[in-house]
Amino acid sequence: MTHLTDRFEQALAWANALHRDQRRKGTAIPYVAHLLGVAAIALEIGADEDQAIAALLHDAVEDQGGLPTLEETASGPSAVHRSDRVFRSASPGANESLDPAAHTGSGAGIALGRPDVSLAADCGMNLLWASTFTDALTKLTQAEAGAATQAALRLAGDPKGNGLSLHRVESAPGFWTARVSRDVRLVLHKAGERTLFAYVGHHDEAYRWAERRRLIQHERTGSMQFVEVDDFGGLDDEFGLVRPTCRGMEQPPPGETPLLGADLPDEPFAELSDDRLLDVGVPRDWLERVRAAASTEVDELFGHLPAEAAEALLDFATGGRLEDHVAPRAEPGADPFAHPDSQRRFRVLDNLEELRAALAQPFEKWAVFLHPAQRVLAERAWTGPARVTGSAGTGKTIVALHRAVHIARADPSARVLLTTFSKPLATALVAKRDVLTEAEPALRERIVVRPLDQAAGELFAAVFGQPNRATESQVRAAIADAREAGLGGALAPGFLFEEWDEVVDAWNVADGEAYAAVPRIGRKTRLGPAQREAAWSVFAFVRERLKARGLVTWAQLYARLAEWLAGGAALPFSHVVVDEAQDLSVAQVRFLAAVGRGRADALFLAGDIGQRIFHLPFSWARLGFDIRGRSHGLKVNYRTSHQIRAAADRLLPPALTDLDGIEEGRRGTISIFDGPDPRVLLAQDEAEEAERVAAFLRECLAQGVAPREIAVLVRGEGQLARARAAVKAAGLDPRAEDGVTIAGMHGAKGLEFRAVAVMACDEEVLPDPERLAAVGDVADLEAAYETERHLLYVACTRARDRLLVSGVGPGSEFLEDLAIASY
Ligand SMILES: Nc1ncnc2c1ncn2[C@@H]1O[C@H](COP(=O)(O)OP(=O)(O)OP(=O)(O)O)[C@@H](O)[C@H]1O
Repeated sequence: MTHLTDRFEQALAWANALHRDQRRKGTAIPYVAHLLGVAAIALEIGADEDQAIAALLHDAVEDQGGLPTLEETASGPSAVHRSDRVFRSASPGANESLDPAAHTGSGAGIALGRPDVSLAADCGMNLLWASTFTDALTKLTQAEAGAATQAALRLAGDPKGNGLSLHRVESAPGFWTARVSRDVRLVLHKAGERTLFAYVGHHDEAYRWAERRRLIQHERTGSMQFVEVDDFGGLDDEFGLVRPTCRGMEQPPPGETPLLGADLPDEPFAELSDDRLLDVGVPRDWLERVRAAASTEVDELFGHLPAEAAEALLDFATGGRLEDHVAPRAEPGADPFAHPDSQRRFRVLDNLEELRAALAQPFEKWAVFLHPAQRVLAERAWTGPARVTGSAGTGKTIVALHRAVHIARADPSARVLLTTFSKPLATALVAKRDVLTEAEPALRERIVVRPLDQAAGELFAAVFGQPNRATESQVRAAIADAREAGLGGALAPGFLFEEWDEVVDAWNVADGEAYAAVPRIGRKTRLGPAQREAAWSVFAFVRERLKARGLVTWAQLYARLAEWLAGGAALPFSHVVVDEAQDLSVAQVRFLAAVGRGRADALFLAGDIGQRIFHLPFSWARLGFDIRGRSHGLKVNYRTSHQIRAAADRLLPPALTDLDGIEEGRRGTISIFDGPDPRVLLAQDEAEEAERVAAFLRECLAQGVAPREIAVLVRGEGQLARARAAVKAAGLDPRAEDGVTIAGMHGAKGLEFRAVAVMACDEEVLPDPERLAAVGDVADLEAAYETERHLLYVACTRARDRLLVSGVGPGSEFLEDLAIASY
């Protein structure tokens, strides 16, 4: 509990009293409302006592020619305390204005922190907000954004906008402004009962934003669009509705790094007919401008078009087909805001807590505005296990999260396990789940996030008792002992361990007969009958040894759980959503297949086989896990700049096919923003590399990238010292808690940073010779080699804006595939 300053208490007491008085008289005083808003903001942002509160109140007080004395207030001072977001007054007389629970229509109509947000909805007011509104919020200062949020919430709770000085924008049909403070205005679009929060900004700029836009239903697709009416070329980023950019990242200077490079025809869209352009959502007013756009202008052009039109043209300009982007058409009479393309920029408010939650985190646009392809996958009623695929950064994790929430929302009895393979990734999922369920705490409780091994371990412990898990070294030791005892013939220990790990243990092979019959999936070397027999004698030894010591492997643990499920037992979860599914092991897939039996929509997976880095490929269908016909790809990359994505994509083939014959096409993926070209540098020695990577890091810092937004990634533990040396040389502390992330490539999976240096990509480091030497079966070499390539792809695609890939010359053979000239 924080006791607030006297000055603040005084202001609140005065405002409360005056407000009650005004309500009795049936009028409202803007200043009171404003002051309450300001006070609420001070609380909301956790303002640190005197200074911050005084600064926030200053503007309001000044407007009214000074603060009244305490004697002028009708009630005595109230002691206000803060307890997270719920505000209560210790003085009984002040309850009606400070306790949100007391706001039921009588007493004061404005609550601190949580205005009575049900009012507008109760009045039948139709409220929406636009992604341009949340974008604009992120450009304000914290105090301005707080005030704007409060004003938006108050307006949402009060259709008349009392105290907010609503003004019609004369030259922009439908647009209104509402006063937030002396200088900041909300921009609304009103039509009948419908109010749309469109934009927020400083006074002149807010008016200009509105004057340059029309809210129009697209004549062909039926979606709602903000269409710019100003002359093309005249706008800059200050005005909001421009190309989406990385959070807080400045755009590169115009012309420096063209999105599409210099190889476009002079007027790339000149030949496109009205019909073809309208089909992909280009507004009629922009048809001519699109056709007339020179190749040097397309970059800017995309910033002014609705996203669906920009994406279609971007794909077309880079060799894709416009026909693949024909927008869905609204049914006659359908709500135009329900159109899939409308939903990526406009959100209807069912529940005003939702608005509050979203406005509190305007950077997290993914929580509200999904791409239509993402929404469809998250919300479809699937008839069996389903999977979302797509290259790195296309929003698969976001779909997995929305899927989990969709299930929990649609079925109040559902309990969802949202899972992935590692603890750090699960921790990141928890944070995102919490953002998404901010307004629905009860729903949050029904979405449990755990790394899959932990979830399985807990389940096993609950059903069978605490497992005593066998470690890899115990298994290797057992193999060594078996060979010492004369078993295994000429078979190498490395081969035997991999055979155990990938075949015998993974597929739960119980005896020699079963081993003779098992299709050695993923393992291509043929074993003759005598070799099989020799191998099995070792595996039988290992199995006996583990059993005698009461040890179970992960695979055995999952196998037992799968049997338990097959016997009719029920999980504590009705649905399982898996992120990073490309790295599931055989045993995990078998277990999940058992989970999926009996409930069509029980399983939903997100993954990219181009990022498989832990396991060799195997057939899921053979394990009873069939997703054929229910695997769908995403194509819009939200994370990585066009330049970085294009380079990273060259590491992988244009399509990858898994062992069940399901093809994941990677062509046609587009990024929604551009940035500097990635760089490859080959140094003479490690010292020079460290120095030049340090120069890159310093450059990033000078560009405003914070240390915690930077990662230096290396292949493995052996190269971590090189990463630390570079960070140190840049004048940063490699051990700082909130500093640069230094990690192996495996550990970077699923993460993202504004700038990434992928270091130590030497010839002798990547592919890792030790990893390849450890492959017991020569026939698996190619698959192992590919996982090394995937690792570099994963590392490079962690970067949003800036990427440097470095090594000591001649460098890893994979660097050539990036096709970036070294410097
Ligand atoms: N609809 C959206 N609107 C805004 N941002 C989005 C949207 N979808 C995804 N993003 C952002 O794009 C980035 C990548 O998303 P996400 O991590 O889900 O991709 P992914 O396909 O799972 O990537 P990876 O394969 O590398 O794990 C994240 O910063 C996410 O917030």
